[in-house]
Amino acid sequence: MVKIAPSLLSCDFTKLQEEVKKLEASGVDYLHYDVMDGQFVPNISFGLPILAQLRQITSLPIDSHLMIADPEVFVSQFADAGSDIITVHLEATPHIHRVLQMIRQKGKKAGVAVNPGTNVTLLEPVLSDVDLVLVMTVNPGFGGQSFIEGMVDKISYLDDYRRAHGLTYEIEVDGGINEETAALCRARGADVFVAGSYFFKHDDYNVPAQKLRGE
Ligand SMILES: O=C(CO)[C@H](O)[C@H](O)COP(=O)(O)O
Ligand SMILES: [Fe+2]
Repeated sequence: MVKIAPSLLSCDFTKLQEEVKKLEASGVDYLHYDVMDGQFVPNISFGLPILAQLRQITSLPIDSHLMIADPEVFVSQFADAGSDIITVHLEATPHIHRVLQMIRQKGKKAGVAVNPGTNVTLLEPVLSDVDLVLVMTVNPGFGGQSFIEGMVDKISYLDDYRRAHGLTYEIEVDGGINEETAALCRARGADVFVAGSYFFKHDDYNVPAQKLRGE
């Protein structure tokens, strides 16, 4: 059974509580929370104070995607503010192993993300230390971009690797996910589907949730 993680970047923030209640009712699995710092990516989104308020209004797992430089400086605060999963970019730090350890020491699930231009085999030294691998299927920084199809080979590599090594990390895809691109990723072994613009263009959130699951 695959998991659905709507990206709050595309929700209506003037009605955040209403949006969260609708998402809960649609049976989604995670709330994907995109943090952008204007340095690692050329955009700024939201950070710790809004995360702490979101934590107060939902018990759904919060999947924080940190698109920030030097995440080691902030992971502890993102854990304390209420994240359940914290994903950091391989490209954002020279200390990826240390950052992943810090996340687990805080009792949170540790995720590692790779940009489209990064070779997925570079993750190999940390694959036994993560709970989730995030394959970016667009260049990070903005919602509403087009899926980069060649990224699906990374999913196959990660699926083969975990089977060969008895690992259980989840494979998450993020960027340009809709019912067609989700089907391509499902066929390669992806487990968690982040969707922003596609998901929130629907009035009834049951519809994208079911379509992304392939139902
Ligand atoms: O990490 C992200 C952007 O960097 C977002 O999660 C992603 O872009 C979701 O938006 P969409 O589904 O519209 O592509
Ligand atoms: Fe994201």
